[in-house]
Amino acid sequence: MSLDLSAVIADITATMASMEDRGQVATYIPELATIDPAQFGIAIATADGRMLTGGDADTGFSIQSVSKVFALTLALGKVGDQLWDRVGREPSGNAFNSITQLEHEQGIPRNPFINAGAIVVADVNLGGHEPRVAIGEMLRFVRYLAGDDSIAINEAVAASETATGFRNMALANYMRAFDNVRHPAELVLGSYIHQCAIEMSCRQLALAGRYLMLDGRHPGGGRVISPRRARRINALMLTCGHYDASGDFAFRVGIPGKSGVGGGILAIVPGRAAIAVWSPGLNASGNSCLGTLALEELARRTGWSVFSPPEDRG
Ligand SMILES: NC(=O)CC[C@H](N)C(=O)O
Repeated sequence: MSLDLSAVIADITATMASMEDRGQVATYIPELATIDPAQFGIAIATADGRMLTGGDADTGFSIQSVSKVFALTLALGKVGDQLWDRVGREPSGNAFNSITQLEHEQGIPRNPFINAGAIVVADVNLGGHEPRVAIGEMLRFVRYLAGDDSIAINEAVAASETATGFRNMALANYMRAFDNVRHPAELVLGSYIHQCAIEMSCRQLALAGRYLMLDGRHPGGGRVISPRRARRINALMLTCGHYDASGDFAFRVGIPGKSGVGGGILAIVPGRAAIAVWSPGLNASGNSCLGTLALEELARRTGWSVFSPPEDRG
């Protein structure tokens, strides 16, 4: 029997609407604390070109750390595998904003998806330019990926994080002491914070993620990255995309995913689908509570998993 994806989405959206435990919205970025936790959205872009949505799929939210996937893609385009001299590829087992490992590991962050790693990636993407140049490049890149020029930065969120981002400033300065951040910390952070403050809806985020389900191809034609690079980014999303809960996410959901403290998650089923879910309430590890639950249910109902034989995937 063929999979009725619309019915699955409708069921999941209804289940999520009835959930009482929705987690806590992030408060350390004051602007994010104002978001209504009652919201939930889901969008699925399929490899055969369909788009299916449920709930608040067209409401914009702060993509936050989901932007680390796009930033990594850009940085690899600039410096290729040399990036791996400055950033590792191992799960950290620590919180997203942890500083502790840097002291013992010579200022080399464990992976590009924790804050320290993403700050090094932002340093690479800055490439001697003003932050506004790097920010403009990032914005153009996500607009091209999603095919949507209306995607923009939420300046209030950026200002809010700029005013309170002491920890990230500490991470940047600490890595500068190891010469693993090469530009002044304020410039790197200016770029990083604006990249995190990009606002997108689930629909836009799922569209932007299509290149990762298509082995690096842009659905509109041409190539964004090579198949090898797309597979590697997916591998990093699976192993490191949810901070110290990455193992739990892989266990429960079984597909690559990257979360952000805005409550969004981009998840990729290679060859099948790019999925975006959003619900602002977070669990203790800083990942969307309902977003994770919805993806777990979606994977169960569809058979989507990077570990299942292809013939068993709906
Ligand atoms: N986990 C996240 O989404 C963190 C991103 C946020 N901008 C920060 O640096 O704290």
